[in-house]
Amino acid sequence: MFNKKELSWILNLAVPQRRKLLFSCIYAVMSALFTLVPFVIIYHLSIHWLNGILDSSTVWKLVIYALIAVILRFVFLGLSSLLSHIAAYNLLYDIRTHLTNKLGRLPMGFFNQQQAGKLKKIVIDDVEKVEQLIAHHLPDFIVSIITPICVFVYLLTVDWRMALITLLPIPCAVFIQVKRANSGAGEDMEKYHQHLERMNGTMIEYILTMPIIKAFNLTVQSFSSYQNSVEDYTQLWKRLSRKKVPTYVLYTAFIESGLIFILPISLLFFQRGSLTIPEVLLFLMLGVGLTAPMKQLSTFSHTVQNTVLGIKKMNKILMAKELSEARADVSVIPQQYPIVFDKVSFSYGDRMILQDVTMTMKAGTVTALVGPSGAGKSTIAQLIARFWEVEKGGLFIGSISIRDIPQETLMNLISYVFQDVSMMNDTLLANICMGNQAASLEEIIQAAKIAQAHDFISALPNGYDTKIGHGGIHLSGGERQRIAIARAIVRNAPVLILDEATAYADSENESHIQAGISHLLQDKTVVIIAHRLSTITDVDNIIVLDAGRVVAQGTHDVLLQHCSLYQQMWHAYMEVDQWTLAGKA
Ligand SMILES: Nc1ncnc2c1ncn2[C@@H]1O[C@H](COP(=O)(O)OP(=O)(O)OP(=O)(O)O)[C@@H](O)[C@H]1O
Repeated sequence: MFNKKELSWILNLAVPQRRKLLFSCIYAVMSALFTLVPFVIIYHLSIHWLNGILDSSTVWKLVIYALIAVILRFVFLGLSSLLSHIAAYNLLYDIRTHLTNKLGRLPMGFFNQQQAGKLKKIVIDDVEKVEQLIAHHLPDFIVSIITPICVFVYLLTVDWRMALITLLPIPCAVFIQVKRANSGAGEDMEKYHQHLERMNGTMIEYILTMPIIKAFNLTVQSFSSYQNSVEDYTQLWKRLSRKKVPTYVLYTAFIESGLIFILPISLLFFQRGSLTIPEVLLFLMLGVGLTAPMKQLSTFSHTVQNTVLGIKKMNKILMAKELSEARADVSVIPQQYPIVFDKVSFSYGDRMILQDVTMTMKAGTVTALVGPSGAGKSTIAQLIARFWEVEKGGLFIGSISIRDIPQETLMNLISYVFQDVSMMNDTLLANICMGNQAASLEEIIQAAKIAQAHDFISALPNGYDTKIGHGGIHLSGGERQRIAIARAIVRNAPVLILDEATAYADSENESHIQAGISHLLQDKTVVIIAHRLSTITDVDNIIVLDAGRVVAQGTHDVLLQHCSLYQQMWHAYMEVDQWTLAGKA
């Protein structure tokens, strides 16, 4: 189960915490030993009493010792817990930083293959388990080993025969524990994780599709994958409970069976005169509880198994293939920005999407990508931003392969406006200047005016300082898009990709936005994806795609004459447009 290579990264991260963890364990042991002191004091009190030499000063002295021991027990417990928690949270911070940095370097393809729920479970829940292990179970584990050893050694000095008898429950308990471990505990744990991940994933999907469920009045039952995953998870737990509870009860019974051996045998020794009453008392107090910490060992082994499975999953994220970094010796920054696709092929998994796509989007011009739904337009736009790695062929910006452009430089070259815009939970101002922190307020307002966002922002009580997202206002789809366009204008990158960027805008707003941004487009390489063909009739070049292939390119007029697919699309669009206008009228 423990693969040192797989776990080496987390062991390395734990190294800076080792002093804190060491002292946490030492303090935990001290605390446990001070717990025993009152029992030893009772033992000595009873010896004094039996021997008739118990005076009040001795009683007071021993009571004060017991009190000090109790106080010290809690002081050391507190120190141990404080250090283990600091160490655990430092480690958690490092793990999360590692994981989030890594996630940021992974291609979109990685997220495509993972369910959101699965990733959430790893990054939130599995990481949290490390805290449980380090902050709670590790000190408890050390205590549950060291304390019984110390008690046993002490009991040996009192009566070695009885000390050995206190150990009698151990072989039985170990036997049961080994049987439990050999009955597929590892596989059970793995199944438990798989079911939990599936349930998390379907639950998130269920929540995300809630608007559709409500709109179509679908009931919970209709969301069968969620329901099935909950059902499977429940069934698994029922099965595991039936399998595990009996052996767990047996194991606990054996561990706590010390009294069954100690009581009769100590009384027998007492009858024979080889054990005194204080000694009988001592063995009943300390001997009976000697094996109880073994219960902690069982919990610890379960927690370790559980945590290691989580760490292995984190390891998979850390080992996932990143976008290759530009080689230092060839990494270059383009000076001009034409975009060239040279026989590019690309697939999502085994589904081929683009085949031998060759085209040029000239610098300082606007290129529109059109084609039926699913033709691969957005995929092309995303390949330019290197959200995915091109599999075959070459993709160049300014004659430089995008693989040779450092990732950060590439991102600085491109402004991307998506159809569905993500917003940070921050002010509108922060959201607009996200890609260019150095922008002045005037520039931001100017960009918002061009994007037709200034009016609705100014109408808000807090204007540009209005918070959006959790605890802030909610923006409509169109408003979000206008913020995203303002963001792209402020960023002022040489390559601008507009993927259905005005899809939510009404025609009036759309023409204002287009007019506004058109004068900003000079000297930029602009790629537009738009379903409303009327918005792209004036662009320099229109590339028509069908089923992942380029079928034609040219201006609107040329394509209307020579490209049958474009003609069909244009007529279909005009029909719908006329129909809409007629409907409106
Ligand atoms: N992340 C993804 N994972 C798997 N398949 C995808 C992914 N994104 C898109 N596809 C598939 O790839 C094909 C091309 O999608 P793409 O979004 O590029 O087409 P499009 O021409 O932009 O379509 P639309 O006009 O409907 O937006 C579609 O069949 C789509 O289902």
